[in-house]
This record gives sequence, structure tokens and C-alpha cells, in this order.
Amino acid sequence: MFRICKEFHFCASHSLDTLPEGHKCAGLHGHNYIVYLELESETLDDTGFIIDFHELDTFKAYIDEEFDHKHLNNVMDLPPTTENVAYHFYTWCKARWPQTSAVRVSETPKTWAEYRPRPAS
Ligand SMILES: Nc1nc2c(c(=O)[nH]1)N=C([C@H](O)[C@H](O)COP(=O)(O)OP(=O)(O)OP(=O)(O)O)CN2
Ligand SMILES: [Zn+2]
Repeated sequence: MFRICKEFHFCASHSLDTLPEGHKCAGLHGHNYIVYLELESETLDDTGFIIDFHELDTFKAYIDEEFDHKHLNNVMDLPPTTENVAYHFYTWCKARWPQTSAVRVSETPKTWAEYRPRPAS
């Protein structure tokens, strides 16, 4: 199995309104997000690529237009947790690139969340 990954960055604010009052992450705050898009394939094209990294520029454009310097509560239908941001990006990428295997999102240098579907049995 071949696997590739490309990293994307954006800055955004959010408040986790579903957290109990007093939780430090319930109020308005921001993060420097890092998104890791992973794709995998058993085969390569004639160039020797799973996909040209440059084809993923549309994902960068989507992030820049819809997420960068935005308030995520206004952008997403679900609470803007790292888990939900990862799932949102996974579904967006999977619809365009079937080789998409996982999306990992990091809000802080010490934490990340990933959406990776369970392998078909
Ligand atoms: N499972 C999740 N837990 C938390 C999320 C999340 O998206 N998923 N988000 C937050 C906060 O939004 C934010 O990420 C703060 O995280 P935290 O680890 O508290 O960040 P700190 O840098 O302040 O951590 P310290 O351990 O205090 O250095 C919270 N939880
Ligand atoms: Zn946060």
C-alpha cells in the first residue's frame, strides 16, 4: 500500500458551547490549526504518483476561503471540535479524491484528532 500526506494550515476562532460552564474552552478562543490529509492506494499512475500533490490545491483554496480567519461556529453545522473538523474535511476530500484515507487535525502542539473509517471487513 502506498500512502502520502500533505499538510495545510489555517487560523480560526471557536467556542465549544456544549461544554459545561466554567470549562476554559467554552469561551471564545483561537487556534493555529494544522490539517494532515492522507491518501493511499495499492497502485500508482504512470508518473509514479497516487495523486499529484498539486491537485490538492483545491483543498487549500477551500480552507483559505471557508475556514481561514473565520469563526468556526459560523462555518460548521456541528460543534467545532477537532474531531468534527477532521470528519468534515474527510468527507469533503473523500468526495473529490477516493484515495483519501484519513484526515488528522491539530489545534495545539500537543493534541490531534483523526477521522479514519474502519477498514471494510
Ligand atoms: N476531545 C477533545 N477535547 C478537547 C477539544 C477537542 O476538540 N476535542 N478541544 C479543546 C479546546 O478547544 C482546545 O483544543 C484546548 O485544548 P487543551 O488541550 O486544553 O489546550 P492547552 O494548550 O490549553 O492544554 P494544556 O494542557 O493546558 O497545555 C479542549 N478539549
Ligand atoms: Zn479550542
